Amino acid sequence: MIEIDAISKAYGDVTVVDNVSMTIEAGSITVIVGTSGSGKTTLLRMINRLVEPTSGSIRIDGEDNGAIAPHELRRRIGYAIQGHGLFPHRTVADNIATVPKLLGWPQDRIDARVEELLNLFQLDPASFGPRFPHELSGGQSQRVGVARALAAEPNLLLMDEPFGALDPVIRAKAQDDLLAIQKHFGTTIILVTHDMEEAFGLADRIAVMDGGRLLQYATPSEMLASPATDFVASLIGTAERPFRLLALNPVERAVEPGAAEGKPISADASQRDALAELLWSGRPALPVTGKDGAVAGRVTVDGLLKQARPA
Ligand SMILES: Nc1ncnc2c1ncn2[C@@H]1O[C@H](COP(=O)(O)OP(=O)(O)OP(=O)(O)O)[C@@H](O)[C@H]1O
Repeated sequence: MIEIDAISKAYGDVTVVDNVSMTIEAGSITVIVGTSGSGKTTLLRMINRLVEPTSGSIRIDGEDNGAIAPHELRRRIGYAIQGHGLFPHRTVADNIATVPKLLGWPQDRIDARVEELLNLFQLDPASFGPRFPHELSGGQSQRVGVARALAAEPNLLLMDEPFGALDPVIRAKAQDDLLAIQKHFGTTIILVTHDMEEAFGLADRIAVMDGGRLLQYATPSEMLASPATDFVASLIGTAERPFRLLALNPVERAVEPGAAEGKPISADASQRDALAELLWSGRPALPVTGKDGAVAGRVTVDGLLKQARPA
């Protein structure tokens, strides 16, 4: 658990993070959004002490981070940034091995970990391990950057616009990878982004910053139902609200009894995908299949319209 308590940062007379308090549950994904210059990166960097706060404190699993040496914190906490920051003269394998080596892991454990991560990110270890960063595509470098941040099995991963430079297809894939990894390792992730779609797609809780202040810290559905200020509402995008709500919930929650014609949709799919399919195919209802593949009922346009409103 990360407890941020009344943290502030000032440069001269300018306060860029202003009295922010928030508690981040272990094993959750928190996404920080806000306008440019609102203090998101500064807040993130105070957690691993790349920036020292002017006042306030941060506790990581009960331990004040001010009492932990910065180099020690950076070994414990994964950090992935836009542009990935790979060491150009080290191979992919050596880049990923950076922190485990600093921690003095035995070589066979390091090799096994590098191979595990490359496989996890769908980069063939034999082909990619020996390459240098300039021999990778942008998307591959990005994945290596995240793999490196995860190498020493950190409980906490800080990510600053990690997918900012990726094209939409690779970005969606990278987001899926991240969710899979988070599930696999139970990592606590704090991620900064400008992309609200990404925020709603990944977050257990979203933190909205403006002018150094934390305007709202809530689950995506709470934020959609009751944005704290007009600024939060405009950031979410008024016209996007029903679609974001549908995207948050699985078809499973909108299943009705009865039959329907044509290709079924999985109960795990999002309600937004179901609505898109209904609109696109001009059908009034889709059959829904459960985990066992058997038809569990149907989902209808009318049923989904009811779901696209706050409870
Ligand atoms: N070392 C520094 N000295 C002076 N001002 C700084 C310093 N670092 C950041 N700032 C200022 O602090 C404010 C917040 O910066 P920060 O990088 O945290 O914002 P951000 O929300 O991450 O912005 P962006 O979305 O553009 O990346 C900005 O106005 C920035 O100019």
